[in-house]
Amino acid sequence: MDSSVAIQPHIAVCPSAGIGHLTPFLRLASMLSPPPSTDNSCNITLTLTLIIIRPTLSSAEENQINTFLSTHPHINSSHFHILPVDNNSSKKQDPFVVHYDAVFRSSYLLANHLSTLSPQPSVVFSDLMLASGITKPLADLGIPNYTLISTSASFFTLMVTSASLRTTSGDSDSDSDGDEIPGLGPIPMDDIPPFLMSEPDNNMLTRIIDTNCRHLHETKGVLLNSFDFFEPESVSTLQSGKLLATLPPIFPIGPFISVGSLKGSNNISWLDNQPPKSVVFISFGSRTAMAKDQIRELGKGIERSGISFLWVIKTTVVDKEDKEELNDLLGEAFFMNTKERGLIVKEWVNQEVILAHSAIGGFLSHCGWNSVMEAAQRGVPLLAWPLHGDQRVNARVVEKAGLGVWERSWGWIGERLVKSEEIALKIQEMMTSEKLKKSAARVGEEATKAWEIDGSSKKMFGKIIDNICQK
Ligand SMILES: O=c1ccn([C@@H]2O[C@H](COP(=O)(O)OP(=O)(O)O[C@H]3O[C@H](CO)[C@@H](O)[C@H](O)[C@H]3O)[C@@H](O)[C@H]2O)c(=O)[nH]1
Repeated sequence: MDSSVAIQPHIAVCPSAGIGHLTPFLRLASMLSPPPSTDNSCNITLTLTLIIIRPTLSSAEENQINTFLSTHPHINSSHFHILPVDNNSSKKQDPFVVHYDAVFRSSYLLANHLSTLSPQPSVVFSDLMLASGITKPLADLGIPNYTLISTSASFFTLMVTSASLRTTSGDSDSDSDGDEIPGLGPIPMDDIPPFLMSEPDNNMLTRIIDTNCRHLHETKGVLLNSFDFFEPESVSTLQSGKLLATLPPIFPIGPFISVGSLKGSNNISWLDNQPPKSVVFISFGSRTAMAKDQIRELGKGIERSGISFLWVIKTTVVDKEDKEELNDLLGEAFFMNTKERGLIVKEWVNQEVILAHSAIGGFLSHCGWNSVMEAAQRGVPLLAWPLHGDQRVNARVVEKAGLGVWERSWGWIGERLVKSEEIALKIQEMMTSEKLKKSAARVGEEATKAWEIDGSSKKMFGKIIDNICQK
């Protein structure tokens, strides 16, 4: 056989549940197998199959998958049906966590599903939630598997060290201001989501994270949606092996490149008529629900700030349940007083397109990691108001990198009612601080550089492509 004839790699990309985990996988799929008209860094034809987890939980996921497949007709799809959710826990728990649990429990079936694809995949990129079920069976089949982490390098650091952290936090010499964690520095206990300090037997999410992290040494590498400039200490500590000698190679390849044409109302025509950098964009991700009294207080805060705004309101955790009328929620006076300078939407918007618009001058965000990376990519200053999970750790990253400001005294969303006066002041600070504008713009420039020739993420991505093409 002519050894110069390259075999055609078949890549399988396996997300887990929820938009926060689906989004980076759609981007990765598009980066690995761009539409035929664009540059393919592999220089050989790749086949790519997107594994679609069925059922999806939110309409947003369904819509994003359908739009993605229709705009990437060269990408195949294969449906993987997960085991039923645990009805005993579904009443007490966050519906997304219950869904993650079903994905996690089904993961041992996925390796078999992948092996029946024709041709059999030559490489797999999968979510952390699937690691325990697929890494070993795939290794036995000789199929390399890369694990994609959808959160920050910093929160990933915390996830892989949380087991030892739980042990030391009970020690008498443990520091109440926070234990020193390699790559993170001293981290106050308040910034660590409580579930991570719970025993795995008592907490579904901790159990899922713990079990999967224990299988990471079986993967070929860990992909991070981050870049060297943004999280220098966490990235270099993870790569050095000093944190955990058993970790596989770490590939920071962020910010992930946009897939372009995803679904969403853009409200661009309204933005087009606003002066440059005059509008604050307010959105708390795909699943966040703020209590109604806090939504009203936020409304008053925006009104008081005098700043123009584009605000995406979600009143329920899962979008299918969102039936709230905005007039009932905010009152007619709010709409009367702000109609010249604000727009509120309830439907899904194309956030990336909005963040890229010249009228946007700041972003009030819960610090979901995709949102943070999208703001970093475009150098948009951010005001952090974390809700749960990784978001306080992400807010620390945002603050440290100079992308944004974070008012710690606000706590987690819902911890206390943050008053309109406080909100107005902080929005004004974000929108007017020249220092912040400069440092956020620098982050944007560095994000661009990371993907230029010889940029840190471009080089790392090149290594992955080389590995795929050599396989
Ligand atoms: O109307 C909307 C709402 C959201 N988005 C997009 O949806 C994604 C939302 O992701 P993210 O910002 O990460 O927020 P969550 O949906 O809350 O993400 C979950 O998953 C993330 C990745 O693991 C975690 O960092 C978060 O804490 C967790 O809540 C982003 O790409 C947004 O651009 C839109 O395009 N339009």
